[in-house]
Parts: sequence; C-alpha cells; structure tokens
Amino acid sequence: MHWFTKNTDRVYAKTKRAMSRVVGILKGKKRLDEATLSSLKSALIDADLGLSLTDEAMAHLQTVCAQGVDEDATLLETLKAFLRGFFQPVKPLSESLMPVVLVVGINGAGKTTSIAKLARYYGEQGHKVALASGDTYRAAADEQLNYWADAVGAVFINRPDTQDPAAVMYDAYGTAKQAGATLLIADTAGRMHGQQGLMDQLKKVKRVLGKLDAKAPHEVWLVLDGSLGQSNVTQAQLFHEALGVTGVVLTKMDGSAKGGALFSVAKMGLPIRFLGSGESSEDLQLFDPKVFVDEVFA
Ligand SMILES: Nc1nc2c(ncn2[C@@H]2O[C@H](COP(=O)(O)OP(=O)(O)OP(=O)(O)O)[C@@H](O)[C@H]2O)c(=O)[nH]1
Repeated sequence: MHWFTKNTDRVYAKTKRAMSRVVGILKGKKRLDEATLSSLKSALIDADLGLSLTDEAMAHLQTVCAQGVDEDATLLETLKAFLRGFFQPVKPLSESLMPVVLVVGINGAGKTTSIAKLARYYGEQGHKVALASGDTYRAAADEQLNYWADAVGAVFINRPDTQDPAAVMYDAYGTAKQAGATLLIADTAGRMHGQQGLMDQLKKVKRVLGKLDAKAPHEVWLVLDGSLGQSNVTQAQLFHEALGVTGVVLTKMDGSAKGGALFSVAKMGLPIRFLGSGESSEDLQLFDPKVFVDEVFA
C-alpha cells in the first residue's frame, strides 16, 4: 500500500502550490470576465501548463461559459474534467513469460534510480526481476545498477567486455531467461537526446530484442525529470518518434517540479505510469490521474 501513500504530500506539494492561484481564480466561479481570463492565463502558464495547452484550456472554458455552465458545476470542475481527459488508461504489463521493459531518457533524468524502484515494486508484486546494464558509456553505471539490484533483490546482468548495448541486451535476454526471471528491465545510456547516435543505438537495441522475441521490448518507458518542466515535452516527442514510447515515469516530483508539464506530456497520448518522489527505492507512486488532479486542484 505504501506505493500509493508514501511521500504523497511531497509529490503533490509543489504542483499544488503552483496550481493554487488557478484554484483561487476559478473556485465557485461560473463566468469569466476579461480580468479573470487574463489572470487565469498567467496563472496557468506559471504552473507550467505550457502555452498551447493553456490556450486550449482557456478556449474550452470560454466555450463552456458561452453555453452556460451546468447548475451544479463550477469552472474549476470544468477545468479539472478537461485536463483529466488527456490521461490515457494504463495497460497492465504484457502477459508474456518475461516482458522486457526498455528504460530510456536523458542523462540524470533518474533512469537508474527509477529502475531500482520499479524492480522493488514489481518484485513485491511477485515478479522475479532481472536488471540489464545497457548504459555502456558511463563508467559508474554498472556499479550503480549492481548496487540497486542487490538492494532490492533483483538479478544483475552486465557485460563489461563490450561497449555495444545491443550485444549486452542480446545476452541479457538469454541470461535472464535462464535465471528464471519473469521481468527484464533494461537500463540504457542517456546522453543528450539531440545526439542522433544515441537514438540510433537505442533503435538497434530494440531491433536486437525483437529478434529474440517479436514482441520485445514489450514496453519502452521514458523517464523524465519533473523539474525540467516544459522541456520534457520536446524530449518526449523526440524519444517517442524514435522509439515508440509506451509509458512515462516522471521523477523528482518531490523537488522543484511544478507538475503542469505532466498534462502536456499526457496530451501527447503517452500514459503516465509512475511518479518518483525521492532517492530511495521505495519513493515511487503509481500514477492515478483522478487522485493527481483532485490533489493538485484541492
Ligand atoms: N529528489 C529526487 N531525486 C531523484 C529522483 N529520481 C532520481 N533522483 C536523483 O537524480 C540523480 C540522477 O539519477 P540517476 O538514476 O542516476 O539518473 P540516470 O538517468 O540513470 O542518469 P545517467 O545514468 O547519468 O544517464 C541521482 O542523484 C538520483 O538520486 C526522485 O524521484 N527524486
């Protein structure tokens, strides 16, 4: 149960604070005048909702106002429903004997730490989890993943003799199967997304996994640093275009993240799966759109 409750306050606090002006402006209101519209716009942008989503939200509220807001509804409820509508339902993990989750994202987004959290979470759900160390660029990456694998009781797989992450994954797949793993989570390098080389390399990893199991990787999860705000939208577009992202983990929600950007990422059609709320392996929350929207607009 702690997956839902631990650090709840920390996760929502910043976003809640960022949205408090929006709440103040819309609570109890059924009509928008010019002054309200202008302060609402700046409050939404300050909360990191992004310009285009802010404009869409405002246009939606104006349309609703023009039609007349339902008797028992307010503009705050209207906005909440509008934003909730962007969240995609999260599908359960594939029922394959050993689903493979490829974890991608830029340097420092929190991939390795999130993998530790995911390994712990799915371990507690009854999976035998194996972690493959596919970040062959950063010298300490192996060591860091090995540490976390030991800490959360996962199988650690690496290949220090090669720089080719596709070769690591090819072997890791077999090794994990042999070890009886029921879930393989693969760490990858995170050099800047602008580097075509990184995307090409990640595509190669995907292709190689696909040769071992036509459906692998079953998931490509993008780890985004929540404190980076709207720049996450550009990152998500690049990774999604190259790799077909199937889920998002938003980290550092306990830090300076305002959280508004999460709506823009959701609007791209990418399911938000988890929120990271700290540096330990239990600082993870299953993402629930209803809870999130209710909490941050409370
Ligand atoms: N406060 C906080 N810190 C986090 C969270 N997730 C990760 N971190 C920290 O962010 C830093 C980077 O995390 P890593 O997991 O090493 O990031 P990475 O994406 O694997 O980075 P590279 O291996 O360099 O590509 C570390 O100091 C983590 O402890 C989180 O949810 N909250």
